[in-house]
Amino acid sequence: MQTHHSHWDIFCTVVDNYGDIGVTWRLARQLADEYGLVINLWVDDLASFAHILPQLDSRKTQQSFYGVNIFHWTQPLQHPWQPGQVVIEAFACELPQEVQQQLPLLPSPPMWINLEYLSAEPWIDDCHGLQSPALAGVKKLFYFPGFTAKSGGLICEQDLFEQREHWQQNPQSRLSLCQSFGISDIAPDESVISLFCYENNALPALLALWRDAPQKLHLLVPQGKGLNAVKQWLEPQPFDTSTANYIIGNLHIHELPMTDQQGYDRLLWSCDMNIVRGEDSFLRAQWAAKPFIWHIYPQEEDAHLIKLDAFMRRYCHNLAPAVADAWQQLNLAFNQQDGPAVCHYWQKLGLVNGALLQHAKQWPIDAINDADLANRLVKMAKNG
Ligand SMILES: Cc1cn([C@H]2C[C@H](O)[C@@H](COP(=O)(O)OP(=O)(O)O[C@H]3O[C@@H](C)[C@H](O)[C@@H](O)[C@H]3O)O2)c(=O)[nH]c1=O
Repeated sequence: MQTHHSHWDIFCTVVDNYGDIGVTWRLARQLADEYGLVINLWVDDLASFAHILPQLDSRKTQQSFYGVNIFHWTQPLQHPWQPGQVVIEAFACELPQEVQQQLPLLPSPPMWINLEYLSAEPWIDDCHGLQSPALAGVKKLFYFPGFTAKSGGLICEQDLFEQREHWQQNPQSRLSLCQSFGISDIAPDESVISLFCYENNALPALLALWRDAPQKLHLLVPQGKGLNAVKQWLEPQPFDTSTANYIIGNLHIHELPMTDQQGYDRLLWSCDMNIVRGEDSFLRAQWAAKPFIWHIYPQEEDAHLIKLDAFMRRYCHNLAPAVADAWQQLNLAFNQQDGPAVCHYWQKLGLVNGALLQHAKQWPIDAINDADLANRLVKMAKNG
């Protein structure tokens, strides 16, 4: 006899970087925390996962954090899969053989959902929620996160904006965060930028602009691709190494370890501007209510530029045209890795742009629409 469980399974393969696991981990945590759901998160690469969840032991095949059961997804599975209420395959990863074999045999199979990547492109509204027979008649539903009421919405914890407000209103927050990284030379009135991007040929020109700028600027760079690129630029130049940071001209570069996602959120909340990438840090930069540059994950034949354009149009539709134009050109130039153009639009926009900052504050309230992604997803699962 087949017993029916009410848990949800989320399957995630780590393609590269941290975005796939970053998105699924946030969703899993929120579903467990806010909806009391039993969530089993199956991940094929625990070593990558451990970068954003340092407590994780990558040798264990099963462990629990924040109410989420984390399983190492091996082939074959080391823990038998039990059918629950919902199965989510993240970003079209292929479900394990054991699951694929069982699904068609179940009298009432779990709701099978493919969670797609986030996009601001208008066509996703018409595709969100569509179902198609995938395995011997078992239907798969396509879930498209997005910025409209008709889409699948955006991942955002219910108390996130309140937490952020609280953090940003306290002048001690940035100071204590910096101190936790061993940084003590950032004055309250000095500008701070975080940099979490891929290798980018426009970086040297931008770094040189900041180096030669009349005002001091602090660049906080978590370890990884962005930091490697910064160090490559730094290497041949005479820079001051008398502190743990790298000082060159007016540019103070601070190397940071990767932290958990809450720590990264706090970093974004604390900066005047954030350079982010991929999918999850891109969304978190929006929730930080600060201006940002988005280094989108590059795709073949420049397909990512269409996605970038769709987002920028949406983001800028009620922003003053001159500011909107400079911000869009800056983002485009950064993604086209055009150093001189990046510098041109950076200067045109200015690091402290009142209109852009005001817009960044209002945007999260408007973008969330009536409900966040987890809320919409749970409703969809309830309605069958
Ligand atoms: C810097 C930092 C990041 N993070 C988290 C935030 C995010 O959840 C995650 C980074 O993910 P992203 O911003 O999406 O960027 P990414 O480049 O790591 O991931 C990308 O992976 C590709 C395979 C996908 O196709 C892309 O769409 C994208 O998701 O790392 C921390 O938790 N701590 C840190 O210190």
